[in-house]
Amino acid sequence: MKLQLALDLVNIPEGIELVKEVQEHIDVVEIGTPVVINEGLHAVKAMKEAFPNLEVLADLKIMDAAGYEVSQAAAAGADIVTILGQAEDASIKGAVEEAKKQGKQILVDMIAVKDIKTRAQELDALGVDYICVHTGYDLQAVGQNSFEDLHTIKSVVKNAKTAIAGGIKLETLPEVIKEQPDLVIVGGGITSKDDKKAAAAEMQKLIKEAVHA
Ligand SMILES: O=C([C@H](O)CO)[C@H](O)[C@H](O)COP(=O)(O)O
Repeated sequence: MKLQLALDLVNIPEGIELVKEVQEHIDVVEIGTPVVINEGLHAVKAMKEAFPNLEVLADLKIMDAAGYEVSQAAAAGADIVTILGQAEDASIKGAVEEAKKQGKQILVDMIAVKDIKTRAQELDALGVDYICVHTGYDLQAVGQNSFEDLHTIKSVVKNAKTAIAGGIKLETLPEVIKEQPDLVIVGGGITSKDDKKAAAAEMQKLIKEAVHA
């Protein structure tokens, strides 16, 4: 089980400073969608250059022109690129094909997918690397989470790795990790803390304990 730090509300220098603090406690650093919108793929390139030993995920939330967009993120240094679960199967196939060609991975974000169970099975058959349940900021604001959806995908996905994102905090992490996802994605649960290093270290400790339990 890996820990991914999501950077959403920072610019490139702030993001690099933040990762310097927590780098030994995380596996993957995410260049979040708002950062890509503000800074472009330069943010991915800068992060990979600064931290070549960390995996870098570009949260492009691709909806179309998938092969091309994956190729651009890969050229910038991304190891994992996101596409939306609601995208057409043709787009998912294009993303998977391009990622394989480049030696990269595709994470499908299930945000706003209504029938999680059926779509997860379809995506699994299309050969994606990760399927990620996700409660975005706008539904976190009305008290929702993806814990039940994680249970649902864990019960049907056979080949892909599973992931979860959206409002995960230290207090809710135990409920998440008991489902044994392959990847836990945390943004504000680390970045909003005064002591970010301590928060990331504590999360990493809980994850390691769960893996070895
Ligand atoms: O993907 C995200 C969101 O849609 C904004 O881009 C976040 O990276 C994801 O939700 C993780 O961040 P937190 O919810 O703050 O943990």
